[in-house]
Amino acid sequence: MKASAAILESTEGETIVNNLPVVSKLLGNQQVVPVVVIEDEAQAHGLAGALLAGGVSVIEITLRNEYGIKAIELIKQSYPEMMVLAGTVNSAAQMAAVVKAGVDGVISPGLTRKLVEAAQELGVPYLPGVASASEVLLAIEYGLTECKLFPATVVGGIGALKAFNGPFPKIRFCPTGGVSESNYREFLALPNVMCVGGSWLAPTDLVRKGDWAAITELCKAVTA
Ligand SMILES: O=C(O)C(=O)C[C@H](O)[C@H](O)COP(=O)(O)O
Repeated sequence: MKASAAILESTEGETIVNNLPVVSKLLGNQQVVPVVVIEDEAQAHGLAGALLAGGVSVIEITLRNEYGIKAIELIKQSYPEMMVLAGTVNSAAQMAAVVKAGVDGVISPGLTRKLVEAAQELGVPYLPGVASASEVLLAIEYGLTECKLFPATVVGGIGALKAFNGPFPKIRFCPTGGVSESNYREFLALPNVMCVGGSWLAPTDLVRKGDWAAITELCKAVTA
């Protein structure tokens, strides 16, 4: 944990230390994070297998449905090579639950004081969503160096990220929301983008149909 501590200097010259391991360290060289909704055990196994077969070993399992936490537990236990992130974590209680389920890192669509403080208390790598300069400043006040930009294409996309790089050169982003097969390379080419997230690698219709071969092909297109 110590090695990955992020140290930032605020505008007053005070040093802020955040001892949380950063999410980018968990990703290794994975730059595309599939955002998924899993509804049952069969989908959990099928999807994990399909992603791994396509060279993708990270997954953001959203808590958009009841099964989310069970899916996290199951994939953590059955696929140790998979880096499992919890998404749509919207409360401190949900954060505690996903940590108990064994998750490697936590992502939320927005940033609140309660959420950052919960992550710091639990010692879990945390990627909060931001959509404005004020929210980036709040992240900096907590010593964070990495944020999700959400909903990325709605809040300015490439232009917003270029603009943020002026005042916030030490902050790295994971744009998510509107990122797709057709634009993800443009996002990844920006110096302050560490990874992108999106649902296009595992669309709900393919997951429901159990078309694992099609999902593997979508993954291969980004890992090739
Ligand atoms: O559920 C969450 O916690 C979210 O933050 C939302 C997702 O990250 C985006 O909805 C993915 O966006 P698309 O790739 O455009 O489908």
